Formats: sequence, structure tokens, C-alpha cells
Amino acid sequence: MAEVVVVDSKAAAGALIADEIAELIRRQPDVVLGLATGSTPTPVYEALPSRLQGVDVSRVRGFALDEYVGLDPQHPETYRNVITREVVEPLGLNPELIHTPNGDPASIEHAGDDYEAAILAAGGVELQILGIGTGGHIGFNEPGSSFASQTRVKTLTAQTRSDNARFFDSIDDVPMHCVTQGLGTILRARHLVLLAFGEGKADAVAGAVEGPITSSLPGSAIQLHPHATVVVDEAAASKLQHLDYYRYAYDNKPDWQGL
Ligand SMILES: N[C@@H]1[C@@H](O)[C@H](O)[C@@H](COP(=O)(O)O)O[C@@H]1O
Repeated sequence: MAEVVVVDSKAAAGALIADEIAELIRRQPDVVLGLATGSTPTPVYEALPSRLQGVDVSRVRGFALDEYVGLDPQHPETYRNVITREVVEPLGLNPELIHTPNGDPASIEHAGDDYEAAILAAGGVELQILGIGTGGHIGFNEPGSSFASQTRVKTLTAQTRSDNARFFDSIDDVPMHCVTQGLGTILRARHLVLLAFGEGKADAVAGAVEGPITSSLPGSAIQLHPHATVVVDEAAASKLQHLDYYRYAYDNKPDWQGL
């Protein structure tokens, strides 16, 4: 079972996870972080700089979950550019150590295998940050994704394209394809931290945490992971059946246990 932590605000979630990440970096300066895009992880990234003052981040490594296929590399919404803007620059990370899948159509057949090889060569991801789509996707693993899937090209659902249209001039500009870490790739990270905020995520969170384990709701893959933490606000937690138990368990958590 994933550990569910209910917080009062996005800022509280950001503080909780930023503390954990800062501690990881202090302990292991070349730690491999799993980075996510979308609006959900922003509070974590915003909370990090103040916690990393005086900490050597020059060796921190990172892998993003996914990338659009075929966007102009100069487009502000490539996930490479989003990660550069929101994570690499504010935290002062070495951009050469931060990887995103290659969405260039010219070499797209190799993009998945190359990315898998790079993650393996780095020794795997220590802590993977995850958001969840309204349809239950993690990364861009749309419903139907195999739990054994590796980094590969996927076709985005109409729902995902519509959800992400807010970042583009029009829905027609949202790419049809992406390269995403697979569910199998994500499940190899040593600690999964899934964040979700707002009522719009309540069904996806309930399905991921308590629903049947099914490729129809790819986020339910977290139930197969031995160390998954789900950090949600009240609204995103509102459809969880065992909410009282999660609060009780967290409030009575042994001090030695950590996140
Ligand atoms: N590929 C990303 C996911 O990694 C993200 O978790 C999800 C939710 O986005 P948001 O956090 O903006 O709600 O959708 C996007 O499509």
C-alpha cells in the first residue's frame, strides 16, 4: 500500500518533499532524481532553492519522465525547456547531468532504448516525482499501458491533449505523440512520490491508491511498488475510502521511519 499523506496546501506538500530531496542531495551529492513536468510538481521545485543554500548540487543527476515528439527545440513547452526553466536554472544544476527523452522525429526509433540505457548506466532513479493526469496517467502512460512497459513512443489521448492545450496557442499545436518512461521504468525507481492537488484529481487518486490494479488506470501501478508516497490536498483526497486510516497511520508513524 502506498503511504498517503494529506496536507493543507500545495506549499505544505512542496515543503515536505523538498525537505526529503534536499536531505537526499546532502547525503548523496550525485543522487539521481526523477523529475516530472506539469503544474503539480511546481511547489516542490519552488521550495527547493532555500533548502539547498550552501549545498553542493553540481553533481546532482536527473531524468525527466517524458517529452513531446516533434516540437521545435526552441518551443518553450518542450519538456526539456520546461525542466531547464523550472528546475535546472533555479537550482543551479549542471544541465549536462539532467536528461530528457529525445523527441526529435529523425531519431525517434532509438529514443526509448537510448533513454533506458542512460537510466541504467546512471544506476537508476532514487526518488521519482510523479503527477497524475485526470485520466489516471503517470508520465504519459495513457490507459492501456503495460505495467512492464519501458521508455517508448506513445500516442496522447484526446483528453490529455485537451488538458495540455492550456500551454499552447491552440489544441492543434499540442503534439500527437510523446516519448515517455514506461510503467516498468517508473516502477524501478527506488522511491515514488506522487503528488495531486484539487478536486479534478480526486477520482484519479482514488483509482490509483485504492482501485483495482489495472492498465485502464496506469497510476494504479504504484500499488505494485514497495515504497510509494502519495501527497495530496484535502480536495484530491476527498474520494479515498480509507482516508481516516491514512491520517491515523501518518499521525502515529514511528519517528525512525522517515518518508
Ligand atoms: N506528462 C504530464 C504528466 O507527467 C503530469 O503528471 C500530468 C498532470 O499534469 P498537471 O500536473 O499539470 O495536472 O500531465 C502531463 O501530461
